[in-house]
Amino acid sequence: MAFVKRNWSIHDFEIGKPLGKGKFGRVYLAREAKSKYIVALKVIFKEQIEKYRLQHQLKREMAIQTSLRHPHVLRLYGWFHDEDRIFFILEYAHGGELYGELRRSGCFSEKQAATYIASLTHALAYCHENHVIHRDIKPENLLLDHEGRLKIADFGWSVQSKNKRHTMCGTLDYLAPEMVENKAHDYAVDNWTLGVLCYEFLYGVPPFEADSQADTFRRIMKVDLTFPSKPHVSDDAKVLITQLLVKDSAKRLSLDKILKHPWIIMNADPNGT
Ligand SMILES: Clc1cnc2c(Nc3ccc(N4CCOCC4)cc3)nc(-c3cccnc3)cn12
Repeated sequence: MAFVKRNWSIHDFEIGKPLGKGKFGRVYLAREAKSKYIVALKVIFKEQIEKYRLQHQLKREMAIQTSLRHPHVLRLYGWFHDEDRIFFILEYAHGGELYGELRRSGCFSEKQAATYIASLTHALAYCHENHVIHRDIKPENLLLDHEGRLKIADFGWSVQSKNKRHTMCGTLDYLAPEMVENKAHDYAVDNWTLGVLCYEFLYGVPPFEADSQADTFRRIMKVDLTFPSKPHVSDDAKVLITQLLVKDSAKRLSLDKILKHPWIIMNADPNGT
């Protein structure tokens, strides 16, 4: 699919059902009129961008996502704008939100969890090689394609979805200690988040979940990690999670070491489905 045409307009697309909505706008299913190619069209209102002075961040996110090409990173094919809206032409993820899968099944098998973690690790290694720190990896930014393969979406423009926990918006659950302390952070924040996601994929809840943000903050800062006794979670999985949820960011397991970890080797499906 080559969206070689540059000057797109809303008239090039037939708009379908809304897929999700958020603070900045909405995501719609859409079809390019001539090629009949299915895409996701994300609409952001300019006044929202101006109000929050996010023009620069938006330009940076757009430059990043158009330049990234990876099987586990959702494609941004192009963008256009009209009087008061900006439109992003995005790859449509036919499988919907990974978060929806997690809520429906409660938790994933070790094979499924390890496959998703391996896909995420490959995608993050690629992003880090391209000097991109995602910083916002959480289940609702993860989508699935028609074969159930994971796609990282929303570089900085997360949209709220229907099937989301109320605490999800503005949740601290996925943030590393240096992020919640608002300290200087580096690529290793994404390694921490991989540990949080691996835990949540296997247990169905994030490791530091608490009734209040203050309590979650305290649990993250203490790295208050406990493993419920669940039969289907192997010790290797707990070892990997423990090697990622390390307060000192320099001591977290590196992305290449994650891919060589026994639990990943034993359980991840090589072609990421
Ligand atoms: Cl960007 C982008 C590309 N593709 C998607 C997508 N795809 C998608 C596919 C299928 C189903 N359904 C499959 C049948 O059961 C009902 C859900 C939902 C979303 N969703 C979102 C989105 C965004 C916010 C909230 N919720 C979903 C953003 N997307």
